[in-house]
Amino acid sequence: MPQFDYDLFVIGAGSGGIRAARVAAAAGARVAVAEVSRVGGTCVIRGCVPKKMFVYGAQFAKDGRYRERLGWAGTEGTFDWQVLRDNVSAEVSRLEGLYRQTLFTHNINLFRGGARIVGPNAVDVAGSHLTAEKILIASGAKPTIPDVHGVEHGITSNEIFELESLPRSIVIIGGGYIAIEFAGILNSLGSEVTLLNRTHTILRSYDAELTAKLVDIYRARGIKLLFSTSLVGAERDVNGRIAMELSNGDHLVADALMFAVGRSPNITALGLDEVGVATGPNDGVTVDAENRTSVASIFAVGDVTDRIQLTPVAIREGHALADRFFNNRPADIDYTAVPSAVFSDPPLASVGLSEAAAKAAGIEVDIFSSDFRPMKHALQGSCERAFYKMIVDRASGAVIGLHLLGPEAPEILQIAAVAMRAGATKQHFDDTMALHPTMAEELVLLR
Ligand SMILES: Cc1cc2nc3c(=O)[nH]c(=O)nc-3n(C[C@H](O)[C@H](O)[C@H](O)COP(=O)(O)OP(=O)(O)OC[C@H]3O[C@@H](n4cnc5c(N)ncnc54)[C@H](O)[C@@H]3O)c2cc1C
Ligand SMILES: NC(=O)c1ccc[n+]([C@@H]2O[C@H](COP(=O)([O-])OP(=O)(O)OC[C@H]3O[C@@H](n4cnc5c(N)ncnc54)[C@H](O)[C@@H]3O)[C@@H](O)[C@H]2O)c1
Repeated sequence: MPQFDYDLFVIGAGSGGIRAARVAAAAGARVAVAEVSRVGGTCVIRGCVPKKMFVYGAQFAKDGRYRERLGWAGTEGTFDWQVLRDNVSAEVSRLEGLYRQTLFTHNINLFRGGARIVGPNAVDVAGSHLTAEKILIASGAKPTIPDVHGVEHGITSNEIFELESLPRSIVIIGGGYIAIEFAGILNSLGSEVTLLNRTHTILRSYDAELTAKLVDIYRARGIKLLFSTSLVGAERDVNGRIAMELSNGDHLVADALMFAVGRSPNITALGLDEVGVATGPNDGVTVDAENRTSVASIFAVGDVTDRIQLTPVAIREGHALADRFFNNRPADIDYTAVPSAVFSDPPLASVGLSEAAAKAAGIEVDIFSSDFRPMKHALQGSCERAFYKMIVDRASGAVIGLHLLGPEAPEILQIAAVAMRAGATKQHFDDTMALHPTMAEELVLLR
């Protein structure tokens, strides 16, 4: 008789949890998963996937504004938010079904409900007491809500995909990924967008030259960006709109208010204190290189560890954990040069060091850049420009940073990141024949 009900009990059927469960089960482990909400987690249900689909909707709206340049006079059409919302929602449900199917075909038991850890090898969920040799916390993160009066009038990225109509006007609090992505989407779809950030810039971890250009593009498109300003409080006015007071004494009125000020780990109901699982700043579960917590039989992956909150990172961690313990295949995860992108309009994509980070690290660098108008924009009559920047280690010639702002930047960067990881030098880029006419060819033509 096995000592425990399961070899692995996973808390959270999101990106990291599902991957760990599937790989462990495929290796023959007896696996169970608890999920309090929908199977798929943040990325599939209320994050990357629906967001990217709204980006496609917004892109169509924006391109449509140039239709007369392409010979399509007199075919304006009107936008119906509910049609886009419902089509996105149907696609999300289809994907959720596929994830549920994956659990089923791998004989993974799914428990619906919030799990609580009640011992080093024991979990309570939906009235069941279950034991497992290993417990994996993959419970993700939730939107942080600032401590100001009237927060109940605001929404977060969790609710934006469910709105009944496109807000005519919206104030977005924050200057990170979510704020910038939704400012672009909602502006293209026709909302009047005001973005409020308490610092003097946006997207702190990205190269400042590119974020400054994105700010200029957003302003030229009519998005209002207010910096070094925060929200003091909000209330509903007699017309049902939201009246807001700002730290600089100004007042704003809008139809919607959205908070996008970061995400904090989902640990509230997990019982971590009782069982002795240590957490760090912002409630992130502390783990070692094997993703083991301070309790030897309990592990954590993904956003709940509050390190790099990206889906591919959560998936890689979940996969590595299952490989290590159930396939006897230990593999370390390299967290350097993780590619990332902001699906703003235009998108921003980056890998490696920014110019400021390279200089702060004392590396002598050569900087190459290209500021160009994409051919598509020239045809459309748009003056929006793209900007690519390469950071090169002067001593070795190695490319140590790539930063792209422009259409399709994330698609181009994913492949360029492979070259960078393989140790490509600037000379390798120079020696590669251009593929014309593309935007990506700018990367091999930087001089
Ligand atoms: C709007 C938005 C857009 C994003 N866009 C991108 C993007 O473009 N690219 C990218 O790489 N990343 C993006 N992210 C981040 C990405 O979604 C997360 O990094 C990723 O989902 C983390 O995976 P995870 O497995 O750690 O947690 P999650 O996917 O969040 O899964 C955690 C699961 O645990 C469940 N859970 C929590 N507590 C319990 C409990 N006690 N018992 C049972 N179940 C529980 C939750 O319901 C959830 O389903 C985005 C996030 C948001 C919010
Ligand atoms: N494209 C992507 O990969 C993508 C997209 C969305 C989200 N994500 C992930 O989700 C995480 C959360 O996204 P996010 O945009 O909420 O957070 P973020 O960490 O990207 O940005 C938070 C922003 O809120 C501001 N802020 C923090 N506290 C504030 C307060 N009290 N008042 C006003 N402003 C405040 C910060 O200055 C910062 O600009 C991201 O860090 C990212 O890892 C990734």
